[in-house]
Amino acid sequence: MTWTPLHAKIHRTIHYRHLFERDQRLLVAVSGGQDSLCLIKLLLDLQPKWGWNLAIAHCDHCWREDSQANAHHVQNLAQHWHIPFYLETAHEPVNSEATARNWRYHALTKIAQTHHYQYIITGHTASDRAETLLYNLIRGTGADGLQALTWQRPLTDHIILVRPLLEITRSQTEQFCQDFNLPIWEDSTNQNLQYPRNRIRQELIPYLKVNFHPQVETNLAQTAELLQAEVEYLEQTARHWRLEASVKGEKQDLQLNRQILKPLPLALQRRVMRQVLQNILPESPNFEHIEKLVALITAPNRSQTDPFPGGVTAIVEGDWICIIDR
Ligand SMILES: Nc1ncnc2c1ncn2[C@@H]1O[C@H](COP(=O)(O)OP(=O)(O)OP(=O)(O)O)[C@@H](O)[C@H]1O
Repeated sequence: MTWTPLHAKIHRTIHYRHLFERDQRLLVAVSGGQDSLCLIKLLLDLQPKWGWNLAIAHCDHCWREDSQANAHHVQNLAQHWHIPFYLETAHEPVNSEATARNWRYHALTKIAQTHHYQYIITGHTASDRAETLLYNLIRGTGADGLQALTWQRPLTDHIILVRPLLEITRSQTEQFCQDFNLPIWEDSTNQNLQYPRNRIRQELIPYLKVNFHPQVETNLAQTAELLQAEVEYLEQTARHWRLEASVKGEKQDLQLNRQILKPLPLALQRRVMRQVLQNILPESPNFEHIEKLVALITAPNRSQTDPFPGGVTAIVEGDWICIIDR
């Protein structure tokens, strides 16, 4: 086996970031594109050192005419490498990017649960990270959206999504596939400029590279990396203060102590309130929901919010904000 600088880099990344340990069962999500082919090849080559048990999962969204042929292509590769192959096929064609993604994570989780894999590994790269950062920036977001793809993300209590290629760019995965003669399956929908993601990839990033900075992808991915550590720190600190400030009132309603929350910086007040709402509301809280609750920290006694989704309301009673979940 040829040991390239990319092999060394991934080996180090997995080791120093504790992405997964030795002898684990790893389910690798392979679309057949250059990134996931590069990923599976690297993991196969590192397998003897780490003693992993590798398998390939593929999801057939049934949204392209060639999707079945794509699935066969990936299945043949798994056979060639003598590793298990698991396929999930959508019952109805999945026709938008967001639905495809949701269905895919659901399908991958199902495979992992059925076959006892704790880790699902995807081939997201630094280029994906840069594109996600730009995409979220354009739509408006805080540091959480700009951290754009984390190294690890829990999908259930027992299953973790891991993305080991976040420091490798798409041109590196392409070169790697060429060097090792890996048969890439070209996804025709990647060329479709109707999707904003594809326009960022095909038009915006090349423009920024030529006119602003040739390493723009790496630079943006580094920004995401810095923000990820900061978000993690802020979330932990907010969790600490949320627990400090909370007590369960009568009827199990939640009460928050305003004296504890008042001295905190606004960034933490917002995060505390977001965590509170995340635990209570049936949907993700938006900016406006969070601001309404933050305002109660300094509002006069008996101030009250309009109902949040699901009929939840909050009212000030002296030192306390009482969250009433009807
Ligand atoms: N059809 C598929 N079957 C299995 N895995 C897939 C499939 N499509 C994508 N993946 C996995 O997801 C990774 C990212 O793919 P891609 O960038 O096309 O998806 P995305 O929709 O941008 O994903 P995300 O929303 O998670 O960023 C791939 O490297 C691969 O590991």
